[in-house]
Amino acid sequence: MTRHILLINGPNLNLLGRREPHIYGSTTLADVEAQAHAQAASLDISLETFQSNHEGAIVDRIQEAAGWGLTAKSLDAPSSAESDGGEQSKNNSNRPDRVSAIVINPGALTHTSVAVRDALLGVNIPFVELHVSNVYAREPWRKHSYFSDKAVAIICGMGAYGYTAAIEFAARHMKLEEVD
Ligand SMILES: O=C1C[C@@](O)(C(=O)O)C[C@@H](O)[C@@H]1O
Repeated sequence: MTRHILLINGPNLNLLGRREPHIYGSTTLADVEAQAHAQAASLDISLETFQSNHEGAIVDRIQEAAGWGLTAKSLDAPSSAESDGGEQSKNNSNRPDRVSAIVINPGALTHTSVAVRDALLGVNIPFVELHVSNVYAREPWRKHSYFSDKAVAIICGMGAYGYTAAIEFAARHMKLEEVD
């Protein structure tokens, strides 16, 4: 039995390390994800990472994390195995049916996205909200989050170390469903 954690990064976090380094530091997303995979292995959990600049893609990925996510379109279309020679199903073959916890840095969607909030609530998977910067020490509108009142924990202002702290917390302190 394994516990599965999904790490999601929202818009512009693909630019970590290059983007406003005085705010977000010099660690790249590739560094963050490599470190997260090494950490997960040492904690004996499985970890998947996902980054998108698109709100709808993040909603889709959260639905998939619950083993759902069939859209009206995909119900009509031939199965991915038929339509893409099995490529999609091959890529997904190591995916658990259900993720036990989500660590999410929603980026700017923190302050705008009812859709991502609703997706997280809809799948009922516990999540940790994470921000690299201290959003409370920045523009006043960054203080409002569509996620904080539903998050199990919130981490902000720890820089890239926040990802390590969030995964550690999720793995050791959240009661994670074991799935296989
Ligand atoms: O894109 C981001 C990154 C951020 O989530 C952070 O990690 O500090 C903070 C958000 O306000 C901002 O829009």
